[in-house]
Order: sequence, then structure tokens, then C-alpha cells
Amino acid sequence: MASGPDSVAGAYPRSLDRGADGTTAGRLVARIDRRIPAPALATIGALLVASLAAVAWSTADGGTAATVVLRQVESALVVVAVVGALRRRRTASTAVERAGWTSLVGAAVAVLVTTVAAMLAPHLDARLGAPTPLDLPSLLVAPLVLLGVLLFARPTRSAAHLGRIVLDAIAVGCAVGIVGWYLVVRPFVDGRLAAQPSQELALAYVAGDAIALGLGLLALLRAKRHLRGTVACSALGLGALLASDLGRGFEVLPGVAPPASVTEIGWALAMALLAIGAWLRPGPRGEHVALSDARARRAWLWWLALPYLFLMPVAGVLLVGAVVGDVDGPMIAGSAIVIAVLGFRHVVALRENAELAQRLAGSVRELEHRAAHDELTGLLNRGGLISALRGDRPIAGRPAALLFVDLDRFKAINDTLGHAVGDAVLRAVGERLRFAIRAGLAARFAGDEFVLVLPGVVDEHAALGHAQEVLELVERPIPLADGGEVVVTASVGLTTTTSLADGETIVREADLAMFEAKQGGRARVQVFEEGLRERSADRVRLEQDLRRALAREDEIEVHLQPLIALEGDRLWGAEALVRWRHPERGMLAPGRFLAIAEESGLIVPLGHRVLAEACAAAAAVPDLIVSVNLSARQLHDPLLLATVRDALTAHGLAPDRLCLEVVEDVLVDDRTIGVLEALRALGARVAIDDFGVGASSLKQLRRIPGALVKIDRSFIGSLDTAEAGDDDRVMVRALVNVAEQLGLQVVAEGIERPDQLSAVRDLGVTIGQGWLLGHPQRAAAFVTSCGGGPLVRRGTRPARRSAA
Ligand SMILES: Nc1nc2c(ncn2[C@@H]2O[C@H](COP(=O)(O)OP(=O)(O)OP(=O)(O)O)[C@@H](O)[C@H]2O)c(=O)[nH]1
Repeated sequence: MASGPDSVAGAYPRSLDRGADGTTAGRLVARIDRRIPAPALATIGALLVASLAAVAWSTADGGTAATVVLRQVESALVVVAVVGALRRRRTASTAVERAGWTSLVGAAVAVLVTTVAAMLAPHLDARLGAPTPLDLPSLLVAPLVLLGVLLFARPTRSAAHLGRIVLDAIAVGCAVGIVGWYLVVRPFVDGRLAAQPSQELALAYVAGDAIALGLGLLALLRAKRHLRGTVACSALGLGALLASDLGRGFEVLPGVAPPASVTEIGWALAMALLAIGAWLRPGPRGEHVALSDARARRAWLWWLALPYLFLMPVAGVLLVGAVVGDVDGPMIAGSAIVIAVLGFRHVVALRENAELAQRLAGSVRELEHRAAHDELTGLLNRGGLISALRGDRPIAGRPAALLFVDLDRFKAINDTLGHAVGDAVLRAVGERLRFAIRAGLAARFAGDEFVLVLPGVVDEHAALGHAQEVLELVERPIPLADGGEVVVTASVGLTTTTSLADGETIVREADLAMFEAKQGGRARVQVFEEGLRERSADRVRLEQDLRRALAREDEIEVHLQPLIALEGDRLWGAEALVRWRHPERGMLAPGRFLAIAEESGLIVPLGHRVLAEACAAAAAVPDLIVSVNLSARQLHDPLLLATVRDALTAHGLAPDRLCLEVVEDVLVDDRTIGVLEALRALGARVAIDDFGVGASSLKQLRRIPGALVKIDRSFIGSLDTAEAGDDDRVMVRALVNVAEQLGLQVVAEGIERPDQLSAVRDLGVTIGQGWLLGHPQRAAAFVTSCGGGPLVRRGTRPARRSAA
């Protein structure tokens, strides 16, 4: 990126922070160089010194040569200013800033014209007294400088803001006018009788400079940050110009004759300051008045106080005038204007303050609303609901029914359709729930959880009716932006109360009931009952116990149940089944603790334990294939593949001796299918458990070639009964046919009676499992019964992240 003098990169280069030689002088030079290029400063400094020397010479000598030298040096100074301003103009970032630089260039050119013409035609030199054509460019200098700095000011925020600035300018102008009148103008006017004809002209110079200086100071307070240095130099330059023109003015007053050098020194200083302003590097950008920033706050206060500060000299002049007895009409009129303008300004400020207070109150209300509401659905959020129940609203303390609504398997919607669709579903559900409650409260409690409060509904039967209505509303298809539809169900926990005084407890009760609804199969309503509290506490205890058990060696057991190849009745493999020998509750079947393990995430370490033990058993029995169940949570574990690979390696097991079983519901998720494909690529087998009762599509099965399909036991159970048998036979035959077509092996689970066995054999099932073919036994006992070697378990720790 090119970095011109106006670019941010060009602002105060950091590399120059320290002097090359590290000395104090070096540091000082470097510091100055950060603000202004050293060669430019040196040139301006040298020209200023030369100007002052020339002033001294011409004052002493008074000759033409001295005056010509002085004008030449001044011209050189102005040329430096013009070059600097043109450079900055070229790189200005906005048209307004460019216009500002043009105006400053114009001011410098006006000076140049005056100086050069005065040199070439000394009889036209305005400084000599009578008005000449050269006064025209000379008079333009102050207005052009002022225009430039005004264009460097930050834009006003509104018309009212601009109006306030104009009022301030009038007040400041009048104040300067009163003081100027008393100290400068009136002596001129009074001295007219004896004075020379250039008085009016001198007065015009002084008045123009004074007004320009006053407004220039105002502009300085509003200057854009990166141009503040330039505006400050220009304002000082206007001050020097005023001093110069005052000097000239007094020169023509009888009896008051300051040395002519005052005029020339002021003029040279003004030129030098304009040149410095043009060569200053731009400061850092940024317009905002951050009131947390002490400097900005100070500048802002100055800006507010400025018009009032200008009252002080007015008061001083009036006081002196009153004592001396020469207060006149213009002074009284000016003071009246200042007082009226400042009074009006005050009224405007009061009105603005009132508006500000109103806006502030609106913002506070808006913030309070936001703090209590959910952005996505516009419903109350958790905090808003709890505070509403606590008593901030008339609803508190009333009898009511409370519904805790949790969408079922909402994560799958996010995972398969994306978060945007997930959000759209949440919004649609939120709208429906708002409609459902009518006069009550609806809140999005968290993620996919909603809470509805139905005030006045105490009858459980009526509450159940509402809950049922909510279920139906949620289940209606939700149209999507792409033209499709999505259907979600919800599990609802319901509780009723005679008083909403203790909101948190009531929400907790409904939450417990909702959890029970999930456990009971989802898409249903569960009414809260006291027993749920104990069940919940029991679940928490069991989770703690499981955590402890996983840290021990003797509580979690792996049992193996044989899988028999039906052709030849030989052992094909074994399914690993986990058991928990609880110290107080005795042997627990998986149904008692697997859901808890899944919810708490403990399923991952538990799965590792089972995997390691199953691999150890397979390693101890030649050719044995072990089958291990994987839960949905394990399938989402990013370390799963690495863990499986580690377990196989640790036990020296060929990958095809391990079969990983998943329930068919997980096949709806593309990501999970990807994990299964990766496991197949590793060489492991994959089995679809409980096939036929879930929600998979046969199409998905084609993506996992060579998988085993385990027909759900519900199809096998009635194969040997006359009534239900025919239907199930048709189903099993169809599944076997499809599996054969897809190149899949079929396993029949739950074979308990000889007739079921012969039926599955007749239907073409290749592998069987069930009590008739073999009970589960502890892994060690199983290995012994198979005549296997010692069972050595290795690597029960999960894979480390680096291994993934
Ligand atoms: N799109 C979207 N998803 C969210 C938002 N807030 C939370 N979620 C997701 O909502 C899901 C909630 O999942 P859970 O309630 O734990 O589980 P579930 O899949 O609904 O399964 P069950 O509740 O057991 O039926 C999580 O995957 C969150 O990441 C949200 O503002 N937008």
C-alpha cells in the first residue's frame, strides 16, 4: 500500500521513535521528525531566522535593499508553505479536506502575490498606509485560512447541532467584538480627527483577523483528529496575523507608535506557522469522542465551556468601563446580544438534555427488554421468566399450569440440515407456542427448551388438554425457505400449582416430568409426580457411582454371548455385553445405567473398557470375532477411530475380527455414516442392530457394504406362533432377500426356542444369537469354555488427541 503523507501508515512512523544514535538530542530530533519532516522544519526555521534578521536590518537601515531581502525571504517561506499544502492536498482522503487544503494554498498564494508585488512595485505596498489594489489579496488571507480550518472540522451531527455552533460563534464573536471595540476600534474612531486616511482599512484588517481568529479557535475544538496539528498552527498563524495588523493599525494612531518591526515579525511568524501546519504529518485518525478517554472528555468540556469563558474578558471590559465611566452604546448592545444568545443557547441545551434523558430512558427500557427476552424467538428468556415468576408481574402468586417443552432429537436437525434451519425451526416453534398460551407466559428457556405458564389453569385434566394441543401444534410440518418441510416432535413435562410464588421449583418439577417423557419414548406428555424427584436423585446417585466404578477394576464386567453360524452350527463370534456389579444394588443390566452413561458422557470411557476387554477375548480365542456396541455419543467422539485402531494394535488383532454394532436410527445422519465408512475402511466389520424397527432407509445401507444386519428380536419372538408368525415370516424373508441383494449378512437375535431356530434357518438367516444358542458369560469364563488362552487386557485408556 502506498503511504502518502495523509495515509494512516504515514502518520507518526513508529520506526522513528528512537534516535538512531540513542542520545537525548537524537531522541529529540526523532520525536520532532515524527511530527514534521526534519528537512522541512530546518528550511522553515532557517527562513524564519533569515526573515527576523532581515526585519532587524530593514528596521535599522530602512533602505530599499533591506526591504527587498526581507520580501524575498518571506516569499521563500510562503513557497515552502504552498508546496507543503499542495502535497497534503494531493493525498487528502475526502473532497472536503481537499477543498480545505485548496483554501490554505489560496491563502498562501494571496500572501505571495502581495509580497512579490510589494517587492516589484514598492509604491503599491499596502503597509505604507493608503489603500492600494494590493490590499485585495492581502485582505483575503485571513478569510481563506479560516475557510480552510473550517473545512477541516468534524461535520455536525444534525441541524440542531449546527445551530448550537452558530449560536456559540455569535456569542464568541460578540464577546471578541466588545473587547476589540473597547481596546482597539474605539481608539481608532476617536482618533479619526487627527488620523490618516488608512484607518478604515487598518480597522478592516484587524476586524477580519479577530473574527477569523475567534472562529479559528472554535474550529480547533472541532478539528478532525488527524488535522488537529495543522488547524492549531493555522489558528496561531491567525493570531500572529492579528498581532501584525494591530501593530500596523497602531502605527497610524497619533501618539501610539509601536516599532514597525512588530508588524513585520508578526507577518513572518504567521507565514512560518502556516508553513509548519502544511508540513505537519497527519496524526492518527479517529473522530469519536470516547468519554471514557480523559483527554477527549476534557476537550468536550472545553468545547461546552468556551462561549462562557469568553464572557470573562467582556465582564472585565465592562467593569473597567464602568469605573472609568466610558461604557458606550455599542458595548451595552453587544453585551445584551451575548446575554440573549447565551440564554437562548442555555434553553436549547436544556431542551436537548430533556430529549437526551428521554432517549436514555428509552434505551434503558430497550436494554431491559433485551435482557429479559430471547433474540431468536422474541419470547422471554430464562432470566425474564424467572423474574416474571418471582413477582415482577401480576402473574406471580397465581395458580397455574406450567409446561416444559423440549424438542426431540433437535441436534439431528442441526447436524443434518444446518444451524440456519435449526434456528428457523426454533423460531417457528416459538411462534406457535406464543399462539398456544394466549394470555400466559412463553419463554425459550435454553437451546431447544421452552417453558409455558398458563395462569388460572389448575385442573390437571384441562392442563393435559393444553399440553396435548401444544404437542400437536409443534408436530405440524414447518415450511422451510427452500420449499421443503420439516417435522419435529416435543416431549412435554406438565405440573400444576396453586401459587407461582416459587417459580424455580415449579420449573424444576416440569423439567423432571419432561425428562421422564423423554425416557418414556419422547413425543408425549408426562405429568409431574413426587416420585420423579426421588427418581431424579437416584439417577444423580447412580451417575456418581458409575463415575467411581469406572475408576475401579472390579465393578464393570464384560460378558460375551455367542454368535453361531447356522450353517454347520459353529461358533462364529460373540457379542460383548456390559454388566455392572454394583456394591449395594447388585448386578445391574445395561438398561439400568446405559442411558445415564450416555447423557453424562460416561459412555465414552465405558465404551473403551468394553472394547479393550472384547479385543482381549478375541485375541485369546483363535478366529473369534467380537462384536461391540457403539452409542450415538461414541460415534460423535472425534477420537473413536484412533481408539479402535489402538485397541486392535494393542491386542495384535486383525481389524476384521472386530465388529462394531450401531442401532439403525443413527443411519439418518450423514456424519455418522461417514464414521461407519471410515471404520469399514479401517477393516473393521459393522453391524446394524435391532434392524427393522428404527428409521433407517435401505438406501443408506448400501453405503456400508459388507455390513451385518441384526434383525430385531421382535420379528423373531413370534416366528413359532401360528397367529403372528406369518406376518413376521414375510418380513424376515423380505429383509433376508434385500440383505442378500445388497451383499449383507443377516443375524437373527433373541432365538430362545427350537422352532424359532428352525424358522430362521428356513428363512435363510446365516447367523443366530439367543439363549437357545448360548447365554452371556463373563469374558474370562467364555474364553475358557472356548479353550482359549489367557485373557490379557491392554490399553483401556482412551486414545490421546494427538493419536487422532
Ligand atoms: N440452531 C440452533 N441450535 C441450538 C441453539 N441453541 C442450542 N442449540 C442446539 O440444540 C441442541 C439441543 O440438543 P439436546 O436437547 O441436548 O438434544 P436433542 O438432540 O434435542 O435430543 P433430546 O432432547 O434428547 O431429544 C444442541 O445440539 C445445541 O447445540 C440455537 O440457538 N440454534
